[in-house]
Amino acid sequence: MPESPPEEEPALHVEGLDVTYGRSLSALRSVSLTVPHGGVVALLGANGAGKSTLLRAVSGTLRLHRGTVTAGRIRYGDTALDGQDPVAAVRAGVVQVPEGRRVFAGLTVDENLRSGGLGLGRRSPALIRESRDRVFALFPRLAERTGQAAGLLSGGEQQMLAIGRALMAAPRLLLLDEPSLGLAPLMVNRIAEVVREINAQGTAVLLVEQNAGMALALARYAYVLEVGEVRLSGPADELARTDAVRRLYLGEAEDGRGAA
Ligand SMILES: Nc1ncnc2c1ncn2[C@@H]1O[C@H](COP(=O)(O)OP(=O)(O)OP(=O)(O)O)[C@@H](O)[C@H]1O
Repeated sequence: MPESPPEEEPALHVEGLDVTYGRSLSALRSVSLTVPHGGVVALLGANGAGKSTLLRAVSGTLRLHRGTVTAGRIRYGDTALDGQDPVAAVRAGVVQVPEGRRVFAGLTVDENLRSGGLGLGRRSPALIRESRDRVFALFPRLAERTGQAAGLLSGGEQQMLAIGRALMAAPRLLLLDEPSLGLAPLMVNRIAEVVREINAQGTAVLLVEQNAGMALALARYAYVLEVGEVRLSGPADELARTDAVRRLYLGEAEDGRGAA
């Protein structure tokens, strides 16, 4: 199976990445991954496989979790993101939506959205308005609730707000960590539509999901992490047909039937 998507000029290049937490917990070993310009790439794996760790390394937030890149390189276009600086990543166009819909519960929807553009330094009010209009077009429910405290929104609305806040920084690559986690099926479908729309507007997406069916339907290319290493990679439709992925991640029995 090829190591990287055989597509356009790659935008994100992770090569031979090793990450440890604290003094010795090895979370990633020799991980290489590519996300092409404007592509959607899925990253699958069980709990603890290292998916969030990879996103944190790319977005420069690893240090906040006491993690360290001990080997390897991360490049986004011509920018090296090895320095683990979240502001540098945002300036380069790479923004992460962390797992768990971390919105500022005491701030309003509008204040949460405004906080999303802060890493970009002084932006013109017109640019902020433009970004906000784009977020409201994507999430009309947020437009109806601009003055409401984020903590009072439903889980799905909070996830929309977390994604909307990231979009305020006008990312070229969005790192999405388990956006469907804990949401009702209707809302999961809405999140899938939103990922499609964001991508159609030209933003590449690296999508971490436990919902492998959703992720493989959205992505053109996918990687499977197992205990800190890339175990499988390939075009999403091909991976979805492999026995291991069907059994372990799509909940199908050995004979191809869906799990009870
Ligand atoms: N802040 C941390 N300090 C120490 N160890 C950590 C920390 N964060 C993650 N780990 C460990 O690193 C490994 C990879 O965790 P990570 O959260 O990246 O996995 P994951 O695939 O995202 O899983 P999940 O779906 O449960 O979030 C696990 O062994 C985890 O216990």
